[in-house]
Amino acid sequence: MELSLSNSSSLRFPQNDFLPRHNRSTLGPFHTFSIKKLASKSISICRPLIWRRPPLVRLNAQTATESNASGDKHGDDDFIVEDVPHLTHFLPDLPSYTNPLKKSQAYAVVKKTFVSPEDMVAKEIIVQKDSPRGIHFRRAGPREKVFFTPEEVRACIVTCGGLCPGINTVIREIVCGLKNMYGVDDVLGIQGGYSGFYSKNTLNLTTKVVNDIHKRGGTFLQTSRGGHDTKKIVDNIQDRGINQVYIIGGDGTQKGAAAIYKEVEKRGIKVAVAGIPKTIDNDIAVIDKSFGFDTAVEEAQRAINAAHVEAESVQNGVGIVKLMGRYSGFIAMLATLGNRDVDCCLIPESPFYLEGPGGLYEYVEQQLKENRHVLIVLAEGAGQEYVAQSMQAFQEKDASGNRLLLDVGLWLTQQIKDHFTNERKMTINMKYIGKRNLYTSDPTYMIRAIPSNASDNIYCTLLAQSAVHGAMAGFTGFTVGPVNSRHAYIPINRVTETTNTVNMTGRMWARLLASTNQPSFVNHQTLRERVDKNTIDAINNMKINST
Ligand SMILES: Nc1ncnc2c1ncn2[C@@H]1O[C@H](COP(=O)(O)OP(=O)(O)O)[C@@H](O)[C@H]1O
Ligand SMILES: O=P(O)(O)OC[C@H]1O[C@](O)(COP(=O)(O)O)[C@@H](O)[C@@H]1O
Ligand SMILES: [Mg+2]
Repeated sequence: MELSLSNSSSLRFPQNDFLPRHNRSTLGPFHTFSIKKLASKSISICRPLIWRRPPLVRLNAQTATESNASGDKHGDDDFIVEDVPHLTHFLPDLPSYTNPLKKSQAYAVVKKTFVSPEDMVAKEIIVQKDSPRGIHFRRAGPREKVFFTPEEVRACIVTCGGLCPGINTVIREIVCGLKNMYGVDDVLGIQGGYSGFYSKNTLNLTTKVVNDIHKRGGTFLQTSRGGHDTKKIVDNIQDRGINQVYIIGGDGTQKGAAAIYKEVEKRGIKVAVAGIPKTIDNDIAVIDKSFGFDTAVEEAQRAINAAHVEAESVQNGVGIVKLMGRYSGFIAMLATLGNRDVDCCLIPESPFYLEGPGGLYEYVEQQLKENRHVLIVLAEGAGQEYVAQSMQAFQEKDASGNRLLLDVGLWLTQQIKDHFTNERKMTINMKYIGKRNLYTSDPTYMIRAIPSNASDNIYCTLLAQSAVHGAMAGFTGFTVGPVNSRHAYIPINRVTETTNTVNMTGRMWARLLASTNQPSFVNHQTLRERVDKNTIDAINNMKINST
């Protein structure tokens, strides 16, 4: 069975698997291949992809199953699989076992308990008749063979980065999934994020301990930023005899997970590393949506409704609500779309300007004249370049290296007040919800510190169970998540190499503009180009600083 690699230059071909360990490059854990004709069908899953040399790849007879069959079936050479690593890539002699789910009562009724090795999830589902088959990921779910016995598993769970509704549900469901589906008893909680591996004691997580944690917001294990020291973490994993690591966190955390996976592979130890993407900003690439996002959008309604009531109850009321969204304005956009009282939504991806025709002042004045109030929703990362210009910007960073944002809400309230009071000689009533002080609630935190709603709980359960199935099946260096609504195993690097942002030329943003009737801020061509450039520079700068 010879596979021919795709010629696409955008795809990377790791050569690690056919080189002796000491020669292995640090190319990412991508295993990207496209499938031509494959002869044999008598292959079992979860064996290493053996890379000869680009452009030719030979799959080990047992390996290729999951991808092979697709090739057989379709005979296409444009069917690209971006595969995740497997423990047998660097431990070829690992024994496998029958999946205990075969005897599970719960699954006895299921027609097809195990995910077929042929099952792939398409990255793009909108296709044209003649378009290439494109990129695919392995479908997540239980495999017929597992590479751990229940007794040998010592798993651990760690949570890193900012909070998000649903983290506790994911923790709970990993513990319960390991126990109830695979009979695993030994699960450790690493406390306080990555640094907890080497600076804190662990917690024993039993189904009893985690039983009701999903009712609470936050993370039962606590979290932190910074403190990622790959060597110390992997030393600790080895010292504690941990062989499955479940890492819940955002883009920064997933980069850390990729580093841990690489180090584990370098040391050749039997440790499966599984990432569960967490982000309130929905800024993680490839996956449809991050868990807790819907809960946050729902909670944002409370803040927006409060600002609306305040603004419409006074003369010339200007309600401003600041929501989370460092580089991506998804929360602000969807909270706005879901609300319908919002007159204007400002997000990091969309440059705006204040003065002149088509500017924000003109629009606010028009709204005040027509409705006697105006409601603005603002993502915290919006207009950072303006704020930086008008105040002495000092580049503070958090412990993970993320640049701390300037308070665009405070800045905007001040600008609007000054403009209407001094230039337009109008009295306005400003109601800003988003200030961080002891006396006002900050919706930025309010929307992420709550427990997840029912549908997010279901989503969290699927994520946790998919991660457990993947690790038990010996996959490693993967992130799990829904792609076009089917859960898939995605190479970690795939989700960290880009950031998911609102597409300014996409239909969703157009829907928002159509719904609010706000200016698109694109009329002033020259100004727009300048602002565009500033925004891109500012965002790039923030991204560079945060890596
Ligand atoms: N490039 C990186 N390599 C390794 N670890 C990283 C990297 N970026 C961030 N981390 C670690 O990941 C953790 C969380 O990162 P952070 O950016 O704060 O949150 P999030 O994961 O939610 O984006 C921190 O402990 C940080 O040290
Ligand atoms: O928790 P902190 O340190 O106050 O950080 C706030 C930041 O965390 C976020 O909520 C989410 O960021 P992460 O996904 O990196 O954790 C951002 O929207 C916000 O800017
Ligand atoms: Mg982040």
